[in-house]
Amino acid sequence: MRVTVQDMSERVERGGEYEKHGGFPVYRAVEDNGGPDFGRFVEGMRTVQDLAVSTAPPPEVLAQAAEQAEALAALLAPYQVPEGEQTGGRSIGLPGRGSLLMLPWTVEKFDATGVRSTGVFRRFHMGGNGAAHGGTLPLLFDDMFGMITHAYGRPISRTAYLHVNYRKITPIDTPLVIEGQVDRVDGRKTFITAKLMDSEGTVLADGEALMLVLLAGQP
Ligand SMILES: CCCCC/C=C\C/C=C\C/C=C\C/C=C\CCCC(=O)SCCNC(=O)CCNC(=O)[C@H](O)C(C)(C)COP(=O)(O)OP(=O)(O)OC[C@H]1O[C@@H](n2cnc3c(N)ncnc32)[C@H](O)[C@@H]1OP(=O)(O)O
Repeated sequence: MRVTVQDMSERVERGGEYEKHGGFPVYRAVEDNGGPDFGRFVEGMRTVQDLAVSTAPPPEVLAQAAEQAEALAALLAPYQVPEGEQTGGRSIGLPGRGSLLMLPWTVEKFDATGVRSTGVFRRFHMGGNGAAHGGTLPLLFDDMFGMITHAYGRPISRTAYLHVNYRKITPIDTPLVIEGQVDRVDGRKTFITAKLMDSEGTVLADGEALMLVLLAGQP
């Protein structure tokens, strides 16, 4: 089942309580996932990232690529906005919410019983010998833990610790799934676990985290 914009943004705005937790701005989802060309733009950028780490162009091609990269940066530079107003990261119907930092995964389940997301690690995420870079897994888990916290209805929280067990090699360009849920709540503390699996259900990595609800004024 595909998660709607309303599902996620209602959690953030629930009861207005979120305004009071920490110094965090309230993030609102972008209604239309940034419009018809935003998803296309982000996917194009990801493909460029994949190619930037997997090609060895001759000097004349590199000179053209550098010029085009500089031209693209100059095109976008006048449109910088403060945190919370940018399109990327708030387009929750897009893979990775349209953020180039996040893994481009798609949330399929988002409720109090847990969150499930599917996707692939791309060439851009490769560490060595066809395996995802070890640092990209905690990124995926941390984002999951954040979403699980929200889906459970907990106020804005930060990761106090995050532990990942690498059980098997995580291959790139292979459809995978990550699932997790809140295991236990103790005051400000939310304990969460999640598992990254292949299409046959083999666990490639599992993780656990402590998320702490921010106190008023905490950054
Ligand atoms: C963008 C969306 C647009 C709209 C779409 C809508 C919805 C989107 C939905 C979801 C959004 C999705 C994802 C969100 C994504 C990601 C979330 C990621 C979150 C992060 O990625 S955030 C960055 C990394 N994170 C930090 O940058 C934290 C730095 N840090 C601190 O800010 C402090 O450290 C803090 C505040 C954590 C705690 O500080 P503090 O002073 O308030 O609390 P204190 O230390 O007193 O601890 C209280 C009790 O926790 C115990 N405790 C503490 N730490 C522990 C540890 N490590 N291990 C074991 N126990 C621990 C103590 O022992 C004590 O326990 P006790 O009470 O029993 O004595």
